[in-house]
Amino acid sequence: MRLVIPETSIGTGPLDRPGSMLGDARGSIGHAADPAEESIDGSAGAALRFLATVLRAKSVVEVGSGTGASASWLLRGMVPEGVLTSIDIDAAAQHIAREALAAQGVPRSRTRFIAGLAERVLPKLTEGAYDLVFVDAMPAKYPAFLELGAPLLRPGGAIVFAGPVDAAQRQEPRAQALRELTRAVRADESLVPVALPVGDGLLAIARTEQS
Ligand SMILES: C[S@@+](CC[C@H](N)C(=O)[O-])C[C@H]1O[C@@H](n2cnc3c(N)ncnc32)[C@H](O)[C@@H]1O
Repeated sequence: MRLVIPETSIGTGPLDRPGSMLGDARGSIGHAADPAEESIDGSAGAALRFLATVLRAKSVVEVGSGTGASASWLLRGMVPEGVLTSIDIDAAAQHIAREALAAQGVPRSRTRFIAGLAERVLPKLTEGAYDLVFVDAMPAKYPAFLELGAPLLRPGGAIVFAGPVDAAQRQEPRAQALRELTRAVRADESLVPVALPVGDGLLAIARTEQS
């Protein structure tokens, strides 16, 4: 269950690309999250930690901070000096995530929380600079997040989507978006997908070294 606390001020700092302070994304700060949206469970979290470990991940992007469950798993797999950039429209949820990670002993220098719409923030991050991108927000936008997230990966990196494996059982327009995601992945020979039956399902997609 998602806790909602009063709106809070979250420092954002400059993003990777010059002149790209959040600006227009700030209007979204403080929107309450959909209470039906859940944190990832332990089996999906363990898979994320595994992926971050095998990738020796130093730089990771997360879309959908929520209250920090996936961030915690990712950080535990990343190298000790690795930095997680975590994006969410819900600054209040990010505040909870930040405090939860601090309580777990994660140094604040290892996280960069950005409050804003992922579709506006992702284009401002450096292309080819990330080992792993994890997407856990708005399945209807997954095709757009693939288009925005895949270019951020270094060759050999991976983008992972939460919960799209059972697209056929989902309702429109989400199912339509998930079929579109599958089509886009199949059409791009530089992408190597695998559906992982953990938690609500993960779709992990590697970007080949040749791309
Ligand atoms: C399923 S929750 C994330 C849970 C989190 N990964 C965890 O394990 O605790 C989805 C989150 O995505 C955020 N969100 C929804 N649409 C978004 C968007 N377009 N850009 C950024 N964040 C978004 C919501 O505010 C919500 O906190």
